[in-house]
Amino acid sequence: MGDNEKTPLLKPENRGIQNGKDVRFNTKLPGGTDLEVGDAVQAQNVGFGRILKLARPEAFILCLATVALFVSSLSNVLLPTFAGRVIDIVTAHSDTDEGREAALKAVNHAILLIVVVVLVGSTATMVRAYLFSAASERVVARLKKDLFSHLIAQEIAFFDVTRTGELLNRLSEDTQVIKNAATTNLSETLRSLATSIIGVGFMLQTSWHLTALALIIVPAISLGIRSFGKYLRELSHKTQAAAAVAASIAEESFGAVRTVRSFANEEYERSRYAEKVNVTLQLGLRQSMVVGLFSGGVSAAATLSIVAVVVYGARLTILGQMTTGTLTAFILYSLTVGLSLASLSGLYSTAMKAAGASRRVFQLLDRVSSMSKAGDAKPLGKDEEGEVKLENVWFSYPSRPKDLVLKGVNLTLKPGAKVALVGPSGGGKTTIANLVERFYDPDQGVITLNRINLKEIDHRHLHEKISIVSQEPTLFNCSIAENISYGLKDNVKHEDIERVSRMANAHEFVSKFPEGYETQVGERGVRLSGGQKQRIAIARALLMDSRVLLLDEATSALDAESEFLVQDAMDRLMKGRTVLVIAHRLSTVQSADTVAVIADGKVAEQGSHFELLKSNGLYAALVRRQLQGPGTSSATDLNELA
Ligand SMILES: Nc1ncnc2c1ncn2[C@@H]1O[C@H](COP(=O)(O)OP(=O)(O)OP(=O)(O)O)[C@@H](O)[C@H]1O
Repeated sequence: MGDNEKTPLLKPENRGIQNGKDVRFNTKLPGGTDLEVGDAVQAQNVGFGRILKLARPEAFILCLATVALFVSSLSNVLLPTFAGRVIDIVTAHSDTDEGREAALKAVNHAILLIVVVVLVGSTATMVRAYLFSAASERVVARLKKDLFSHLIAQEIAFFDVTRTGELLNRLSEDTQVIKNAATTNLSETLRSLATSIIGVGFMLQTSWHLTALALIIVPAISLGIRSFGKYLRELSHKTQAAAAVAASIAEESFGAVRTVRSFANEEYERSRYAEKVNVTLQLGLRQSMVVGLFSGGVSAAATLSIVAVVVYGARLTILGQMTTGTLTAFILYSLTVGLSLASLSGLYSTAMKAAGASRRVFQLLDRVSSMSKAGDAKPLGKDEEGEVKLENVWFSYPSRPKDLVLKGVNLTLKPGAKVALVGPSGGGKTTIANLVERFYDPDQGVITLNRINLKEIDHRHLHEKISIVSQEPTLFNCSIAENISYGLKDNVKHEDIERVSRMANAHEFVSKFPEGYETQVGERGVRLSGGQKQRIAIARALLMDSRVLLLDEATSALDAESEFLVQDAMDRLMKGRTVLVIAHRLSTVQSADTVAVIADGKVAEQGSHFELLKSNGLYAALVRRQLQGPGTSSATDLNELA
């Protein structure tokens, strides 16, 4: 699929089609690849407060960490004080024995204090680093879980237009960038800030005019920081978006590795991926250059200010307005503050990158599903049969809003009856099944289950009562037993799994596997054959025991025996339920209570198989052309009939 096939997130208001056919043209045709282009939910710049809000449950740990932080910062800036004191003792002691004795004692005392300060400071640093890191690990884990739950609840149309790789990238990469920033950054920033503030306090106390001289660079740096931050945030946002594009290509190539191999297209995929990685690389390089320039600038400014302090301080000391110890302490303070400021500049870069990444994450978190939330009606009792009715249903896919797929479909699935849908490819048969399953809501018209609009029915209830078995069933990368009991999760007895598996003609092949029902099926069920996958999916539907079944008969050429086994299982599955089957086989249409011919988004003909044959319309023509492709076993049935 080309880049432009996947388009941006859809704004809910674009799907507000209610009355009148022309309203559908309200919807802009989205076009672009990034989630932010066109109709997308606009990404907002995220305040740090928003990230902090996520950390609310960690408030206690963070308070403790902050106390530890202040202790460690205080210990950092206390050291120059003691160092200055030692130098003053050394330079000022009298040259008598008592003088030396007293000086040594004073030095020992100062050293003892230094050791205590270092010990307390290191312990506090350890506690601070651990607590901040633990808190941010928890925050990011929560962010990932929140994001996943939010995404999995989005409407199907969202997934039609969003690349899986993009979402995976946001879940893993972007949250990782936020985590890195939150872990090292938060604690280091606070430490450097605290050290700088306390350090400046000490500097002021020592000499206010030296401090003023040292701080002369601050306004210039602040100005630089503002524009740098903004630029870096934008750049980081673009880099992450480009990385996501590369990730989606990798995801697509790996997912379709068999097709890639069969076309010997590895080189093409490699270059497609490399091209996107190179875009990311260029942006990354630009980021590195900007960060380098900024760090260099801050470091040069800080060094210059220290040099100025040294020159002016030396002058004050020579003129006797300052002791050597005070000057040493002051220089050490300015070095500590300078180092903290320099590290702040690095941390600021990481924070800005994280701001770019969190903007992407929060953009997704803020997205509201364009489908109205399900109601809480439960129209079907335990053994009650289901009636499904489509009344004047108009529909276009949100990703292709101008292309009307259904144009006023009226169809009734009577309780316990079997309705077969036939018709030319692309006529809208699968779309009808998708709407009955409420993957999408109609633009106009209603679909009801036992006279209740699907929109008003409780989400779980609806999907317990209506099951879908598609042509290409999707299995999960877990055991066969887990796949069969997927819809029911807990408390499924093994006997039940085996019972439905027998009914679905799956038990025989499953028990031949060395690990039986514990056999792992691989990603999307790749370790099973097509027919086996279908039978597992039928067993899954049998276990769900839904009242309404939506079936898409397989057109994929299974061998005769496999086809017989699948068909036999399907027949058992259909028994006693309301069934909508997208039919490809003659035996299915013959046994259906009603056959509806869907062509060009409308019900073109409706009636029993024989009635429709008699009327000699589209259906009869279709049958003559054979309902399914030539070469499959039931083609003979159709020929016999013709
Ligand atoms: N997710 C989608 N997004 C946009 N358009 C879609 C989507 N799925 C299907 N369509 C379009 O809707 C139209 C009807 O497709 P549908 O799958 O319902 O046809 P069908 O009758 O089931 O065809 P077939 O017999 O080939 O399976 C087609 O033009 C198709 O391109």
